[in-house]
Amino acid sequence: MSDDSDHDAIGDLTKEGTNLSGSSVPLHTNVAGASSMVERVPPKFVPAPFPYHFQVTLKIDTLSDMGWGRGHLFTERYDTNDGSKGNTTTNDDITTGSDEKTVLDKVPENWEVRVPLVLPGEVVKARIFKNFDSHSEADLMEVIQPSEDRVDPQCPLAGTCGGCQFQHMKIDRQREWKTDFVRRGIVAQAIQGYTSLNSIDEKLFPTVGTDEIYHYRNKLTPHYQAPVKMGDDEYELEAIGFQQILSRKLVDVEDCPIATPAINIKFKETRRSLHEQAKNGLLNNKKRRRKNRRSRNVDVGATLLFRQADNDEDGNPVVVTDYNEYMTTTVKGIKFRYQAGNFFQNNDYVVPLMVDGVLEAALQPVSGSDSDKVPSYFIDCYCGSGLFALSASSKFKLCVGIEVNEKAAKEAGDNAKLNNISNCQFVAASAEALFTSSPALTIPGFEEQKIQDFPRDETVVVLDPPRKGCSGTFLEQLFAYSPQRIIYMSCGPSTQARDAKGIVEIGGYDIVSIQPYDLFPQTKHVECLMVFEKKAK
Ligand SMILES: C[S@@+](CC[C@H](N)C(=O)[O-])C[C@H]1O[C@@H](n2cnc3c(N)ncnc32)[C@H](O)[C@@H]1O
Repeated sequence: MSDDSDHDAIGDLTKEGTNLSGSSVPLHTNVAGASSMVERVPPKFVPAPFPYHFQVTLKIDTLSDMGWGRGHLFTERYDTNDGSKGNTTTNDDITTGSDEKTVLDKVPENWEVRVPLVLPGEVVKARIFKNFDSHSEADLMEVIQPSEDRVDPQCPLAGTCGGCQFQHMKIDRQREWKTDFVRRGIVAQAIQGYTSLNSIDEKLFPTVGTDEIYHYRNKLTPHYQAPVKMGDDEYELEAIGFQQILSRKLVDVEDCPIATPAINIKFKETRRSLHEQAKNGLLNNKKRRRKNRRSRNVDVGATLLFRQADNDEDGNPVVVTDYNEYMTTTVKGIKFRYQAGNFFQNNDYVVPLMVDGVLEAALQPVSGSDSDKVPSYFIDCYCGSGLFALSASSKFKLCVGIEVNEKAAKEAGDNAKLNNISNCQFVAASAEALFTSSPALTIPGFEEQKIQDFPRDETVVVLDPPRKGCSGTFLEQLFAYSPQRIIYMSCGPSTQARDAKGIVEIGGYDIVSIQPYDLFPQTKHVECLMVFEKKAK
């Protein structure tokens, strides 16, 4: 994400403008009437090629990895009139005193301007807020020629709230962008043998998702800042919500349409209660103070938790708000009990597809073997509360999971018992310890076996690391162990592509398939499953 430290305007997207198709897009409130205001130019603003808040008309070519439009100056009006370089937006109201044509004549040929909330093919009006060496960044002011792929966002805060980037885009286009994002990440790594688009495309499948493109998120973590003193003994909470796009300021969110209905009901109740408590001075908690830059003690806010669990016995939704409370989520008939503050996947609709993807890949016959020989050992690295290992248990002889969070590793072991699964063991340690110093197995019948001695050609290793990917030490160890198949699930396709380069070039694996999942519709986030098979000698 770009540095937003000197960008102070984006939070004020409260007015609605109307584009040519009649659909509305957000405008900054301070655009109208700007001529009468003296605008504060941020101290670090680089004044070339555009002055601060210079208005441009852009044609959007593509979307960047952040989901922002990459456009260039749209000069059609001038091209068709007098042939000179120009801009369809006037800058009479900017305070820099720059003459529009003088500015535009100095802009390098094909200069790129990046704008959020736009789509390829659109012509938009935008306002510059930052210049870099290679491009500028601008706020969207108006969509002049909308794309056919533009849709009305369900959330009135789309464009203000930093949570969603794509509510203005048809879901099919969102998924195409996600597939392409994965493709570009792999191509950028120039992985040996996979340098051409063709070689990637024959392995890469279109992003899959479900019809639940809103109201799917089973976890929400809104924030609030400490209440503001309004008078004697009078306090008020400002926003309860999420960070604004390009800013650390919070936007007040009353309802989040990507979260489940039950979470929104609970969220509204909690908001009411917090406002009431703040008014009565009950949120000014002296224990939760920290020093500010001037070394004064200041009150701090908090991050709330709303997590939807399985329904209760009467079929009523259950929403947990205490980080320490235990909750249960059932996936494909297996119950996972975990502390609400611990990791668990956030989309109940897509997770079964991900589990199916992992199991289908894991159970493919081993290449080069008799056609019916399938792996029988399953190692789940970064296993959390046991999602993949426990889901695979009925199909494998033995499953082992490793997880650095001790509580989560214990939950995984307890979940095996809860589901009467006896062939899974979970280790509380960093994945780096797996093949070098793993503890003895305690599963009856396997006490003599060591993880590092599992037969290589019968073993599948599943990786599901955090966004930063796997460490070099872990990968070295994995390559030395050399399992038949590696199945890599990731929420960070860029670090996954980096690790894939090592898996192919150093580990000696082929890429079998690449399957992105739309775990977070309306956002730029994508989950991706890559399958690797040891190259035949
Ligand atoms: C993306 S989550 C996946 C969890 C699980 N596979 C699931 O789908 O529920 C990543 C997990 O890796 C764990 N983790 C992070 N660093 C680790 C490490 N070095 N070794 C083992 N586990 C780690 C985190 O605690 C977290 O539970």
